[in-house]
Amino acid sequence: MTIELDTPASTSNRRVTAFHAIPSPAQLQAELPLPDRLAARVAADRDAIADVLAGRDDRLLVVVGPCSVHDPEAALDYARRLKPIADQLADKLLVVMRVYFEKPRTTVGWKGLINDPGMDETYDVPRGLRTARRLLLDVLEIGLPVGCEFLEPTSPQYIADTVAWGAIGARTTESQVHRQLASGLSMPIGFKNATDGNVQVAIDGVRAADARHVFFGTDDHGGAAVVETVGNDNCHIILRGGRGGPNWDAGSVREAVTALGRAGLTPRLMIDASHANSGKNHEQQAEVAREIAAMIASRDTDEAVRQGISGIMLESFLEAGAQEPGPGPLVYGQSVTDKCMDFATTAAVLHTLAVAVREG
Ligand SMILES: O=C[C@H](O)[C@H](O)COP(=O)(O)O
Ligand SMILES: C=C(OP(=O)(O)O)C(=O)O
Repeated sequence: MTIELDTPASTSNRRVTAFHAIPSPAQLQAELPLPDRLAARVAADRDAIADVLAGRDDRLLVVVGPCSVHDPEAALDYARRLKPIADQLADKLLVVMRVYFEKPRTTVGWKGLINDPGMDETYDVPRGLRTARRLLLDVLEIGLPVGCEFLEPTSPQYIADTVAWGAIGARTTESQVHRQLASGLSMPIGFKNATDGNVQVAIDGVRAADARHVFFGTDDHGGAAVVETVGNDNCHIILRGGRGGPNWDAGSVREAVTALGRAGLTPRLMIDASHANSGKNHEQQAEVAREIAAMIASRDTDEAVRQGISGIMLESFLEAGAQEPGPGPLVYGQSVTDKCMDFATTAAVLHTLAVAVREG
């Protein structure tokens, strides 16, 4: 049902043109249920990720996949290629596929598959939600854990039961709404440092999400509700560089783990090799990932730094680079947001990281 508001008669909704009803989270989950055997796997994957983040498991967490999903077929193709590599390297790497449906924009731009699945400004959100949930179930069937960024405060209720790891992005890491959201999410959550490079806001985010909160939200049936959470003690920070430059180097990692320790938090973090850590250049990203591997492998690396690196994020798809989003025609398997490494480069980087963990 759509309520059109062409001629608002009151002081309300003067800039709102319509409300479009969408299915409730409970309705979508009933339509596309998560089978018990997959739910058990999601729960086990979340525990395994928490163990890596806490240092109880000495593998490296690797969140790898496209910057954004726009073509579910290509994402599934990617998952099928990633799965055997994840299995082969599973004694050293815990591989989670990046399956990102919500894109935070610096100003304006395509906001991801849930918001506009056709990339044609028709904003068919119900179709976006269905496509996203179907794809998450399909990737779980292939046997990979999935990682998502959570951007809209209510969208997680539609998909979060399938998700093993989540992120709060650089543009929302200081937002109370997103910290409250993280406090109630059931999986480990990474907070990015801010776009200006400020790491303290991510540390503050981890501390805020660890606490219990009471805030405005919706229940699983779409009704307005006050939500109470217990807090999420499986959060961590992600270094993604900033306007001042990259922060993947040993000095920046040392500084960040020291600050984490000062805040009474586990001195371990994830490094995003993409975004401002690579100047959004996919070739540079592969180079940064290799440098991080070298840091992990080398006995000359400060112990606090080596022990501090619990995870890495990589933006990767089937083809290298990026193209403009739109209804088509598009290059199959190429990003429509940030530039990604191609699959062959990704496979080589994953092997290099596994060797580094073995040597480190
Ligand atoms: O990860 C993707 C982008 O870096 C992020 O969404 C911001 O993109 P934009 O600066 O092109 O809007
Ligand atoms: C938007 C992203 O990153 P950041 O928040 O670091 O810009 C992302 O990882 O897709």
